[in-house]
Amino acid sequence: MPSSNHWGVAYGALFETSARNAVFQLIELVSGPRFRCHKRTKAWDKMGLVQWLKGQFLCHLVICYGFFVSGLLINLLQICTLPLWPINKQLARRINCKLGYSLTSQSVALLEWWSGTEITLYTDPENYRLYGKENAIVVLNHNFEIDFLCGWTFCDRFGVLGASKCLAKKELSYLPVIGWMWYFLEMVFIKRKWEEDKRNFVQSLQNLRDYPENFWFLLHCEGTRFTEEKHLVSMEVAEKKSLPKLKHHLLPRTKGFWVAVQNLRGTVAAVYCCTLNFRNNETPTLLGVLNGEKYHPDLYVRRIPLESIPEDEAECSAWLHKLYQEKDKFQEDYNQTGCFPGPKVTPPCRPWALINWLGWTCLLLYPLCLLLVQLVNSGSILSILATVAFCAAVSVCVRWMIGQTEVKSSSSYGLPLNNK
Ligand SMILES: CC/C=C\C/C=C\C/C=C\C/C=C\C/C=C\C/C=C\CCC(=O)SCCNC(=O)CCNC(=O)[C@H](O)C(C)(C)COP(=O)(O)OP(=O)(O)OC[C@H]1O[C@@H](n2cnc3c(N)ncnc32)[C@H](O)[C@@H]1OP(=O)(O)O
Ligand SMILES: CCCCCCCC/C=C\CCCCCCCC(=O)OC[C@@H](O)COP(=O)(O)O
Repeated sequence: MPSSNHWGVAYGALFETSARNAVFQLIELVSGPRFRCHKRTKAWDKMGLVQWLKGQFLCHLVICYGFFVSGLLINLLQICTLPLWPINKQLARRINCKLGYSLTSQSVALLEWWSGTEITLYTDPENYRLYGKENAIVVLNHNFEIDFLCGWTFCDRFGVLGASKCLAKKELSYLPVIGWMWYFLEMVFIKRKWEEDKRNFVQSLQNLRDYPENFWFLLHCEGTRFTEEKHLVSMEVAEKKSLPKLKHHLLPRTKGFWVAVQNLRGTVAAVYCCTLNFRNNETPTLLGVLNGEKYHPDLYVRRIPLESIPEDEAECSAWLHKLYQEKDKFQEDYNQTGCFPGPKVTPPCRPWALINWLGWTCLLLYPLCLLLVQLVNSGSILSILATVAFCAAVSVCVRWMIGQTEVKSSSSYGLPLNNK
């Protein structure tokens, strides 16, 4: 199968899996006897074959094609809702929530159904019944490359995925498809320069006061992803401020939290203090998810009524620092014991993400297959080259987007030259 071999090579180069893996897959493809040997133990082999398929570039190409093209169509539909905004703003918002769900849930389906990742929630059962039925500010640690994806999966389990929001760095708004979708979902973007951000930030929060769907507003108070270097710098700041050192978190930036709490009083019922970790010291990546690797995220959620959070800025800031000290302790205990406090529960998985994903895949694969058959029949080298170029462009674009989730592409925010 020479063509599959080429895909294997391209896969290795494009998706940067280890050279050893790429070579192994190549050998596996050409070495009939070895492959036949795998087929002997049926059950093992079925698993092995499925797992092998999940690692193939061709599968990734189909997934990326579906995600990207459906994303562009969704963006187009979102643009079509523009005339509706001045006439019936709430209806326009609801429609955009559904459209947003249709795109975001594809990556949730990838995590749940493709990679088979199982999420576990540690929380008080009394609070559990409120999740998804009220607006909340979510405070989550920012240590993992797929923390946003785990967050989305929890949102989906509680029916708030379409309306979920985040205080995100401005650069994310330029991401093709996803970033464009977020404009219509009223995500709050900041440059992380308070003087420039404050007007737009406050206004965006005020706009959420009459949002027609229940939403969770995610805040990574650390403001950037955890790296050893950033951790050292932020602990120097902690020392200067006479604050206790944190082992697993960067020092939280408190202004955004205070402004969010103040502007969402009366709109949001509680702060969900969320601490995420992965079993067995897993270091999950989005590429791993695409390759079908299964992860085991554990999330500890404490519900804190908004009324109990101080209104005064200095007190609120001290309160947040204390919250992070507690979160740090939970992480430390998790590392020692392998679990968080409190009863655990797996919120039921809903079928909609999978149905939506399969729907889009069928809808978009059909015309693609027709096109490919026509292309082969036509024998036009130019058309074939154009199709290959299109597929390459989609795959490079999605690979670049995936790259944005990698800690190695993290900004210099929080490093000495970039500090206030
Ligand atoms: C049941 C289940 C429940 C939940 C499930 C979980 C989650 C699901 C929820 C929703 C999902 C929805 C969407 C997610 C989708 C995708 C998006 C994902 C991620 C994107 C995330 C980002 O983009 S993070 C980056 C942007 N966000 C932030 O920056 C927010 C945090 N920052 C702030 O809030 C800041 O306050 C600010 C940016 C608003 C303003 O910052 P500024 O620095 O100007 O002011 P501060 O007063 O806050 O800080 C200044 C003080 O800090 C000191 N300082 C300096 N250097 C450092 C340093 N390195 N570390 C710490 N502190 C430092 C400085 O000295 C200042 O001190 P002063 O005393 O002088 O004030
Ligand atoms: C069917 C599924 C299709 C699979 C392909 C999925 C492709 C999706 C690709 C990208 C999704 C983009 C989501 C971006 C969320 C990134 C969150 C993030 O990590 O932002 C970093 C920010 O907090 C801090 O930035 P810095 O650390 O300061 O720099």
